[in-house]
Amino acid sequence: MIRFVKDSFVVATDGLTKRFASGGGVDGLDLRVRPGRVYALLGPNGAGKSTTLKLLLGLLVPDAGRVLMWGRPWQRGVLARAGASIDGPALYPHLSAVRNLEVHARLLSLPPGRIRRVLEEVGLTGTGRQRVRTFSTGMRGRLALAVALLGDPELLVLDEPQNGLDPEGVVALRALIRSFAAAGRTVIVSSHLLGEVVQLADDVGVLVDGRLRYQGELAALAPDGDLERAYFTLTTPAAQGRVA
Ligand SMILES: Nc1ncnc2c1ncn2[C@@H]1O[C@H](COP(=O)(O)OP(=O)(O)OP(=O)(O)O)[C@@H](O)[C@H]1O
Repeated sequence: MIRFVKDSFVVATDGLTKRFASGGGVDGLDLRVRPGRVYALLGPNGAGKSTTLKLLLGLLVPDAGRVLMWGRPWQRGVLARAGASIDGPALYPHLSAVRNLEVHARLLSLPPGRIRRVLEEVGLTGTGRQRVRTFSTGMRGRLALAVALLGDPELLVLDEPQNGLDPEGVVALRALIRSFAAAGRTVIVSSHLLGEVVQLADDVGVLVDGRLRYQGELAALAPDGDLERAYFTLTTPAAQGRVA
């Protein structure tokens, strides 16, 4: 069988475009996300990061272009292989963490044993009967991550997962994401925390005004580790475009 080059990407998009009446959106994205890598999507507020992640997950329909996942055109079935946390956690506030996970496990027809495992992974064991409406922002973030991990996905898509986490949570999340990738799985994560991205990411895509200004290895963008300087060089209006 002839294997096209795009088969080697977990996610590849061709000319992916979504324009909102508001003027925002994304334009002509050719994303390339490789297996076993942590791909960080960066960019100023409103650059199109969440829009991009939603397009990958079928939460938005593109105006133009296409999404390939695992080398095949996007279809709903790919969602069984992906876990995601977008736009904050969709949780039942009157239920405990365990009950929330039970609802999702039932929807996904998963064995209940997974629940204890993911609660451990995100550091939420011991919350007992505590209702989610009493959870802090960080605890909700941890639970959203648990929901994303529940189906034992091959791809994790996380929109600003560090939001609200305490330093212990940030470090634990970093370890979890790195070990996920070390196991050959793939993570796409949007973030504003450049210091964290330096420790987390293998590859980065920098979006400015809905367009990819850079895509490639983090080490190539910031060989000296100064991602902040490289980032501002790309995102300031006078910056020259460059796509690897
Ligand atoms: N459903 C929508 N309807 C209209 N405009 C939208 C919609 N969703 C996003 N936009 C606009 O598209 C642009 C990109 O938004 P998006 O949320 O993707 O940016 P972002 O990079 O994730 O920003 P942030 O860093 O603030 O989270 C913004 O101008 C936003 O106002």
